[in-house]
Amino acid sequence: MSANISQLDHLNPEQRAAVTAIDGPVLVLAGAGSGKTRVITHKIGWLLDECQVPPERVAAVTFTNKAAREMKERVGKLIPAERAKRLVVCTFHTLGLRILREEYRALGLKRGFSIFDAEDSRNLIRELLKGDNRDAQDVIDVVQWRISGWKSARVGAEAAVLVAENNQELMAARIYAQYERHLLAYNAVDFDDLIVKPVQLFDEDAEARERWQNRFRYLLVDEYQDTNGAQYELLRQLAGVRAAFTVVGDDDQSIYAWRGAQPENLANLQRDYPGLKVVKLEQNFRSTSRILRVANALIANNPHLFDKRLWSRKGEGDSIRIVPCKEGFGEAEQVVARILQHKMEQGGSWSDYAILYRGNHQAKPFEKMLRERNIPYHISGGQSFFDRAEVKDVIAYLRLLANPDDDAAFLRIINVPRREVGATTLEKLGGYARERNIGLYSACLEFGLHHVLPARTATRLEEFAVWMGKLGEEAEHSDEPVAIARRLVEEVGYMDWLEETARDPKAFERRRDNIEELFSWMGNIAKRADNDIGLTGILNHMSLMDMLDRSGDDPGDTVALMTLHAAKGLEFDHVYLVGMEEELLPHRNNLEGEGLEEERRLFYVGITRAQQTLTLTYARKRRRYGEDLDCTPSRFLEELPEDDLHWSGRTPEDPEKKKETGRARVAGLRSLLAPET
Ligand SMILES: Nc1ncnc2c1ncn2[C@@H]1O[C@H](COP(=O)(O)OP(=O)(O)OP(=O)(O)O)[C@@H](O)[C@H]1O
Ligand SMILES: [Mg+2]
Repeated sequence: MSANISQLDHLNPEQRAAVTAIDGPVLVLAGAGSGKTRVITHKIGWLLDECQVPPERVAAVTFTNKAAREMKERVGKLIPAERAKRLVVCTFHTLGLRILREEYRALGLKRGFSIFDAEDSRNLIRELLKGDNRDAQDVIDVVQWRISGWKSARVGAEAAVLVAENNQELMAARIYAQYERHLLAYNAVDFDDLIVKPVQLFDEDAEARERWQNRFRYLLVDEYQDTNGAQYELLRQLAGVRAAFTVVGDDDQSIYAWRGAQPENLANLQRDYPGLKVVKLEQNFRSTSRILRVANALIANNPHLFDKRLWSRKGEGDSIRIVPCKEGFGEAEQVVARILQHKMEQGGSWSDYAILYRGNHQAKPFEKMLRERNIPYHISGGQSFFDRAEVKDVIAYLRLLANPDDDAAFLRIINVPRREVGATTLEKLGGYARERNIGLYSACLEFGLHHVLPARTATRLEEFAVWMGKLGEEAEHSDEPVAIARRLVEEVGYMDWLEETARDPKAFERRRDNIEELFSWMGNIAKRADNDIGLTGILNHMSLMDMLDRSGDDPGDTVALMTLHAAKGLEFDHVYLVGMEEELLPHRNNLEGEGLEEERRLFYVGITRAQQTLTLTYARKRRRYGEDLDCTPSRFLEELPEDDLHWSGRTPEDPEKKKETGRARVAGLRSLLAPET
């Protein structure tokens, strides 16, 4: 079969071994750019073509929805698109949601359950903490992080009380228990639940577990190093005794410890699956030798679970450029000027260039400069479209339509547009609902409310709820969710309200356009879905478009701006890694121990995105908190082999030249890691 032969033709022998091993568990453990993701796409092709596995029986888990889309496209080139469409290629969260959609009843959920995003969870935690008079931002942050950490480690609310190590954790554990009760009452789940609930179900219900084990004959996981405890458990449960799976990962690229990712899961695999076949890939197909040498030298400063050494046949390549800049805007100016010049000299496309940074707040000056020079660009992540107030309002209305128990949605929209429902009314309504153990929306429909609220207010709430109820019923039976959404916005007078409250006509127009865009998003999602997914399906889909890939579809020929986290798995000809300063990279919260190691891995991820050239920039001064603060170049720069670097504007006797000791150490390492080309 020529198709198969050509599939294997574009793989090296190690990749081929990983692709054709289908009888037992396989771990591909390899450095950046060594073709791990390619192993997954080609293996899918192999399973479908050579092994005759029906596409819907193959599940491939990727890290972002964007990666999932790309993978489907790539597989579509290897097998007929019609078959590729039936594959299950998605993130862990979407896979969890798929399971929940069929099994929600067993978990105490009702139809149309809502998915709380991070902000919804935060608001709920804030409310719960108010009772304790402890609703300061940082307390909320800690509690949210703690709860999420417990969930990903599969520690329930009751167990959390037992494992809590100090008063603060004990408080968080108490809030955790209330938080869970509230979610259940709202008929809602949070992001962590999308994984934890299926795991809980499979733990308790062997029949359900077997059903899902039979559903998927083969599982593949990309970026495996970033799975957390609960995700690993889900994989184990789904794989069952057949253990037909392939996971690929790189411990040096583990960058989500703060979200509960456990690179130990790599080692755990070996423990849990003694028959595990481990494949190592050492040839890098992405970058020049210099880029790899620099990456290898950097990461050698971290302790390693497994040793890897990357080499490439892409030639030496240019030196790594280091560009010191006077201050932040100067940095942006330099980077944009260099991109412009480089593109003029070399031709090529805007999409060959990427500007990467540690945090979203760093994007501003680059955006400004790119706009000034008329260079097309797009930003992944950051303040996303779906986080805009007007978009959130309309989505909250739709959520309430689909799930009348969603109190968070109710609270968001009850006064938008103004319905003169004040804090006192809401408190009384809340008290009434709590006593009867019903949601706020349902409480509005109860006659008893007339005894606790002034007649006018009670009637207004009742009318609102009756209207929502009718529309909700229509929505349930409608196959045109977008039309329902349009009607809702119209009948509620939302646009008029926007116009009244907007700062100026321009602001109003922008918001109106955003709502139009939301409608077209909804239309696209419905169109792209395999079957009629209805309003609930669309809402679910939207809530899973996470921070990393909410920017939407194909950005076209544009310069990419994104965080190092969002850049994982991607590649660009020319990478500009900016803000190489202490407190930015490494981040000021991560200057020691394991935190510092994670920052180093993040830098490693950044370096290894580059195919041909890599430019590192830093500013000597930066404006922060309204003041010009002095900055120190990142300590990581000292860990790079001096001979592979080219410092812009540096003369030999430059006082900034790095200390001899640091260089000697790095030179020693370099000779150890010399590429085998
Ligand atoms: N055998 C091969 N021959 C030629 N090119 C290859 C081969 N394998 C992979 N590539 C190419 O090398 C680049 C890196 O591959 P891929 O993205 O699969 O690496 P990866 O290991 O997943 O990287 P990362 O760790 O960054 O996710 C891609 O452009 C890919 O198409
Ligand atoms: Mg990859």
